[in-house]
Amino acid sequence: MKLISKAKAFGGEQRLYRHQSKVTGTEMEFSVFLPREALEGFVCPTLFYLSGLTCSWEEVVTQGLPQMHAAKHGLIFVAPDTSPRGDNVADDDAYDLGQSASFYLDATEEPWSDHFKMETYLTSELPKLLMGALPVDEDAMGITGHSMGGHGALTLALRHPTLFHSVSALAPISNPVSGLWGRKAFEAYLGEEEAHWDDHDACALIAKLGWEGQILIDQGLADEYLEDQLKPWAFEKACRLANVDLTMRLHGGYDHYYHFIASFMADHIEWHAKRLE
Ligand SMILES: N[C@@H](CCC(=O)N[C@@H](CSC=O)C(=O)NCC(=O)O)C(=O)O
Repeated sequence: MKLISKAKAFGGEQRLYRHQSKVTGTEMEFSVFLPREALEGFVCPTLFYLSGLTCSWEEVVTQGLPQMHAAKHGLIFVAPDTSPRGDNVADDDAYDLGQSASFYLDATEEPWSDHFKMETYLTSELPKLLMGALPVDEDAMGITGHSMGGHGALTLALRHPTLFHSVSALAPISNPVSGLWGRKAFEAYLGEEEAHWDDHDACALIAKLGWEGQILIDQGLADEYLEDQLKPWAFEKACRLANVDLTMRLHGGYDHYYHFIASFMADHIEWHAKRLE
């Protein structure tokens, strides 16, 4: 992997890397914050943050304010891109399909299936790449994310519980099979057979697989997508029925965007640090 840029931050380093992915068949970029401990060679717990629709690794690095909190807890913070990209990669004019809208799954349908293999990329290729190059503790990896990335964090943790040992989400798309964004993406990426969609729906996965640890979700009550797209109440009910320990915190006045994310970033990083130490 090639180091594209680095800058000192909070005693550590904010870096951007690019590499050729065998899984997606494209160049992929990701950002990493390395705390001082990692620069000194100590193996550190690592938190993956998955971003939402229309974003890349960049918004959380510049607006989410993770570095100060990751530095405080000696935690590596990895922000991958939201999809494969490029002129030869399938795309759609709409913001909620195609490039920057992968929904973090492996597409089975043409034209997406050529490159949109984000689940395998995030759960196999990227962790291995990181472990080979940086002091990532393979037994202390957690995952979080926002909106589409919250859906990715919940579903990837539930589907890969031996890889991710802690999970949280900010305003996640919690029940994509019943929301407009999710239904559109799943039909395109997974095909019309809705029976296959449940394998990527956090509510269905909680019912089927459960989760042995705890889950933290923060949700703004002034979020324009709350009822039509995110469906936190469905996830709350699914966790209750499955006896999963969910902490869902509701915040009056907060909307869907990065001021909300930045406001609760410290709590999410502390949540993971405590469970990964
Ligand atoms: N309002 C946007 C639609 C896209 C959008 O809301 N993106 C969200 C994530 S939504 C779920 O994944 C986001 O975080 N955007 C970043 C930002 O800085 O706004 C539009 O009209 O395009």
